[in-house]
Amino acid sequence: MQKRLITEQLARRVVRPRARDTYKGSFGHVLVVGGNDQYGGAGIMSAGAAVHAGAGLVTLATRPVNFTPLHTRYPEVMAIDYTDHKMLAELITGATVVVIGPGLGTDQESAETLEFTLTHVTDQQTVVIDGSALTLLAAEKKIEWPASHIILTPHEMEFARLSKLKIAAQTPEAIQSYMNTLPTGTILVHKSARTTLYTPGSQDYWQNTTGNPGQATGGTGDTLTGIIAAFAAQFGWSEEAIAAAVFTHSAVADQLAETEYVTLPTMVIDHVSAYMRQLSRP
Ligand SMILES: NC(=O)C1=CN([C@@H]2O[C@H](COP(=O)(O)OP(=O)(O)OC[C@H]3O[C@@H](n4cnc5c(N)ncnc54)[C@H](O)[C@@H]3O)[C@@H](O)[C@H]2O)[C@@H](O)CC1
Ligand SMILES: Nc1ncnc2c1ncn2[C@@H]1O[C@H](COP(=O)(O)OP(=O)(O)O)[C@@H](O)[C@H]1O
Ligand SMILES: [Mg+2]
Repeated sequence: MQKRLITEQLARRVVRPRARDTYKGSFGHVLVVGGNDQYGGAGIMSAGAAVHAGAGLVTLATRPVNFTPLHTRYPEVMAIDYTDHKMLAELITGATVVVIGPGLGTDQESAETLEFTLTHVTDQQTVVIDGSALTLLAAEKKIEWPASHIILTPHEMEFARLSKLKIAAQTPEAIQSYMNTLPTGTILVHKSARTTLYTPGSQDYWQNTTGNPGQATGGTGDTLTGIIAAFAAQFGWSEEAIAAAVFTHSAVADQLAETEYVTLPTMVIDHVSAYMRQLSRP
């Protein structure tokens, strides 16, 4: 396996200045499905990150208990109840990118929401599968993978559940062998202290060059899903766009780490737009 590095130069190729003749519809609609009663913050951080990283429209499908905190923190985000399947189906149809899993939980209602979402997305859409959704997919054999562009964002334990590879056995070669069993339109973001990206059938993998231990705090991965979704919604589904999102998320944290001991997910959300502005400058 050949290792390639995800650099600022790559991120600059993706994050270009916005064209003047545009409107919110030009930058995609991100739908985040997540946040149960226990993990509402995960859905809120994912949706908030998508707004701050430039998605044109963002909706959070969540439990109603999360509506008020969501709107207090991020009034730009629209909200629906994910148990209302009529509304959920409509929102899925209109979405450019669907994120499923941050804070979704793993009970019966979570599994039904996951199955409903994955059966309603089309092959034109991008689906980011994270957190609880990965744990459910690993456990519930009857849930089928959608025929969409798929981005999987497991941490090492979630990847172990999915691939049955113990953490110590997750070498680039072993991860690639697992990836070769997945459909072609899949990108794996294997998260750890040094996050790496894989695609089926590839001879090389990408390693991120940003990131620091200040990011080791709950919600950092939830936030990453929103940034990835916003990049896919604005810049299109490509390995380069997803790599740029992974780079940007941790580059913002690295800048914050110059003065902060922990780089909280909400701090990263607050600073991601300014960092993207820097990237887009000639
Ligand atoms: N504020 C919130 O609402 C939060 C909600 N969260 C949600 O909580 C649900 C459960 O996710 P968790 O990841 O906490 O729980 P999991 O049980 O899925 O994974 C955590 C376990 O994995 C192990 N592990 C091994 N290597 C790891 C690595 N590199 N990174 C992370 N863990 C590793 C940990 O020791 C721990 O035992 C998800 O839906 C997630 O989105 C979490 O993101 C925490 C914050
Ligand atoms: N020591 C570290 N160095 C760099 N990045 C880290 C470190 N610890 C965690 N991260 C990053 O934080 C994120 C953690 O994701 P995850 O475990 O899914 O968080 P959560 O589910 O709590 O939001 C990943 O992007 C991972 O790369
Ligand atoms: Mg996570």
